Amino acid sequence: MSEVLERPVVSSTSASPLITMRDVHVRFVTRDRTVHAVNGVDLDLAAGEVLCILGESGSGKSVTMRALMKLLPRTAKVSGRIEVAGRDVTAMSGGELQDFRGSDVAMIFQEPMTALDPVFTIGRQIAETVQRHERLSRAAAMARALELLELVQIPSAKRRLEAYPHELSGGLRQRAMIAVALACKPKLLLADEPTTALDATVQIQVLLLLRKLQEQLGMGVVFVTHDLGVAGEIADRVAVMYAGRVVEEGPVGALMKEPLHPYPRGLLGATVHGGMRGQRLTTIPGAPPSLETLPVGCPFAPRCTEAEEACIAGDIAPRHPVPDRMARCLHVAAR
Ligand SMILES: Nc1ncnc2c1ncn2[C@@H]1O[C@H](COP(=O)(O)OP(=O)(O)OP(=O)(O)O)[C@@H](O)[C@H]1O
Repeated sequence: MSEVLERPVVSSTSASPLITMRDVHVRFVTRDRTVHAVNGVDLDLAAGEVLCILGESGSGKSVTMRALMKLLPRTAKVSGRIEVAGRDVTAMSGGELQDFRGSDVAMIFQEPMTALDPVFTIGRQIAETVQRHERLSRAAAMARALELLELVQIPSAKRRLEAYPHELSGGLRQRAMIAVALACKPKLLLADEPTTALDATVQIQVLLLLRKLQEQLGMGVVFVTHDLGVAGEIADRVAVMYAGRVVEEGPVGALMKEPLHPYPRGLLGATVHGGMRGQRLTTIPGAPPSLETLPVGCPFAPRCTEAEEACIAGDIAPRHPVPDRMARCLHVAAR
C-alpha cells in the first residue's frame, strides 16, 4: 500500500465523534438587515462516515459547512457548539486555525479553480501542500504528489504533474482538486457540491472515486448536494435542511424510502423508487420563509398540508421515533 494510504481504516462505530454541532446559529448582520441563515443546527458525524446535507438553494447548507471550518466572513455571528475531531472550532484563531484547516479538515468545491492556482503546475501545488504539513524534501514531496495523482486515478499521472489546471478537463481538474485536499491526509473532507458542474458520466466517476477514497482512508465526509441521486449514491446518512435548520435526519436508505417530515416527503415522494440519478429537488407549492423574519413555529407550516394551529404557535423540538432517526414535526411520534 502506498504511503498516502497508510492511515488505518476507522470503523464508523469508532468512539470519538468527528463532528459535534449543537444548537448552531449563524446570522449575517449588516447595518440594514439580519439574515438568519442557520437556526439551531445539531449534527453528528462518526469517523469514517458519509453524511449528505440535502436541501434547496438558500437552506443554509454551505453556511453550515463553512461554520465547521470557521470560514465565514466577519459579518457572520456564530453561536452554539462546534467541535471537529475533539477540537473546539469556535475558539480557534491564527496559527491553530491554519493547522486545523490543513491537517484535520479539507474542503472541495463545485468550482475547482477556487482551490487550484492557475499559475502553478498541479504537481507543484500538491507538493507544496504536502510540504506545509510534513518536513519532506522537494523530491519526496513530488513523489507524494505523483502518488496522490495516481490515487485519484488521473491517467498519465507523471505527465500531469507538469500540467497547469487549464490544461485539464473539468473531471480531471476535479480529481486534481481532490488530490490537493487529500495531500494533508485530512480526517474530515467537506465537499460542497463538487460534482454539480460535471456531466452525468463524469459525475458518477468522481462520486465513486470519492466513496472509494473515503473507505480506503477512513475519512469522514460531509457532502452538500441538491441532487437526490448523488445522496443515494454516496451517503450513509442524510440530513435535510429547510430554512436554516435540519428538519429530518437518518440513514440514507430508510429516509429515502420513508421520509417522516412532510418537507422531504414532498420532495422525495415522486422520485424515491429508483432512477433518481441526476434529479434535482423538485419544488413544492409556495416558497421558504424570508430568513430576515422567521416564523415562531415550524418554518414549513405555511406550505404544509398537514399543518395545524400548534405547528404555527411555537417551536417544534426534534423528535426521535426510533433511535437513529430525527424529524422536527409535530406529527412524528415523540421519544
Ligand atoms: N456572506 C453572506 N452575507 C449575507 N447573507 C449570506 C451570506 N452568505 C450566505 N448568506 C445567506 O444565507 C442563506 C443560506 O445560504 P447558503 O449558501 O448556506 O445556502 P445553500 O443551501 O448552500 O444554497 P445553495 O444550494 O444555493 O448554495 C442564504 O439566504 C444566503 O443568501
